[in-house]
Amino acid sequence: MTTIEFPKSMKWGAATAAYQIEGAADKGGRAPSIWDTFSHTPGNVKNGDNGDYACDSYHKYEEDVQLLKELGVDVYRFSISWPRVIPQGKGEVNPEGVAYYQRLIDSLLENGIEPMITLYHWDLPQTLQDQGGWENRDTVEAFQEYAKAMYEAFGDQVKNWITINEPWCASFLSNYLGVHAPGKQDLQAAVDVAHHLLLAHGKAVEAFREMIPDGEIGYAPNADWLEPFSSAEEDHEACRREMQWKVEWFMDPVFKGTYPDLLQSIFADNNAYLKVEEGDMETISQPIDFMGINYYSGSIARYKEGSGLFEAEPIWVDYDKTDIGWPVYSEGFYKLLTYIHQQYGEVPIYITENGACYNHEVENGIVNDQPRIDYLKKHLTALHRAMKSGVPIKGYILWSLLDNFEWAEGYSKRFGSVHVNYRTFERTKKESYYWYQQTVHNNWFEI
Ligand SMILES: N=NNCCOCCOc1ccc(-c2cn(C[C@@H]3NC[C@@H](O)[C@H]3O)nn2)cc1
Repeated sequence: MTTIEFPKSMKWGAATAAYQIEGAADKGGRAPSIWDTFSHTPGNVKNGDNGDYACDSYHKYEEDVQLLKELGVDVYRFSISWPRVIPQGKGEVNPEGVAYYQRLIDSLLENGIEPMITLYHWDLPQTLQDQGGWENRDTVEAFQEYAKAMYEAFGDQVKNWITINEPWCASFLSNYLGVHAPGKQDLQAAVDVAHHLLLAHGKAVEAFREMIPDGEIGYAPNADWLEPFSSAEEDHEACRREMQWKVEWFMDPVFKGTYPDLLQSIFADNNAYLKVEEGDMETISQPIDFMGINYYSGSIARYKEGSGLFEAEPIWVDYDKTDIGWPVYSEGFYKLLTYIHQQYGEVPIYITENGACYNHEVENGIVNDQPRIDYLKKHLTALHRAMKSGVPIKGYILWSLLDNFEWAEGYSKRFGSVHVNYRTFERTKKESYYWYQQTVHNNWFEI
């Protein structure tokens, strides 16, 4: 057998997000988010699912912490529900909301687990959406005030923070493709939202430096990998355009202080224009302590006229797909990480999300999700290759601890290492939970 062994410094974790697991949507003073509105609008989410109850982690968080403790992870990445702690989006802080996260943080620390907080994981307070949401530049200031309130509440106990999760999803998937909340299909709106999310990231970092000087902060952009179908220039160009959209558009501003030129001209050709004000790029590009990378899949793609804004058509024949239809492409993970290292230098990287959708159910008390174990072996091997190639990886955080509300797919898609019965909220550790537990404990695994 071949062993893949990680350095002793490697941090292992698991991740979730508020709207996907908490439930208690109208409890404890929480007000609606854009995802409450979007999921309660017929046709937006598969099977009409919503986050009203989810995994009921609002009430069952102690059980979840025990699952994390038994898993043996160093870090638990979770998000704070902005409308739970500041129901109107700005102004009054809801003490019941803060108290819930205080109980969770205390329980994590008592069990020797480091909290890693994501400030924005897509659940914008609906009241702010009613005032224009992220299209409205005023929301940037509201976000900074929210961040400051959370730093004030938890900064003495929590030293690892993430500002924005997957800004590509929160801007283009949500305001151009219309697949996620608020479900708009307006390229200019998406370009505005993307810029304001990056600005909000910068403002949160500025406040962090003042309020938690001994902490570390980063953000967690999406990261796909697109491999040209052939050596034909048109295939390379099509992949370049889509990679700029999904990767560089959110990394160049933070690490280079500029937006990619090619994409700016494509947007302009489609009547969508960047509105950058004096000082914005300096705010966005101030130094951060780590870059989060969320990688699930990638594809080989070729040029095909008319296939979307970037004319890159995914062609997938060689590899398996997961139960959400995404190719299992661990080579893409290695290529992406070495590409990012080559583009952005020695920025420390946490893999803040990696995992797979497989919808195995409980049979005689067991969930045999061997395909998820195979996926993890392939991707952790790819991660090891990248580390051996000099990519500065700080840690790996599995998506996800629990099966949960997978956005527009609702509860039909399971990403958890723990199965959740959405009627009884019973948790059942899957075979992948035990495999990951062993890998975390040993810091190595065999392939
Ligand atoms: N590219 N063009 N697409 C054209 C049409 O797309 C249709 C759908 O697209 C997408 C693209 C990306 C995603 C996605 C989901 N996750 C998983 C979550 N990450 C954060 C955490 O909350 C996890 O649940 N990450 N990314 C979903 C849908």
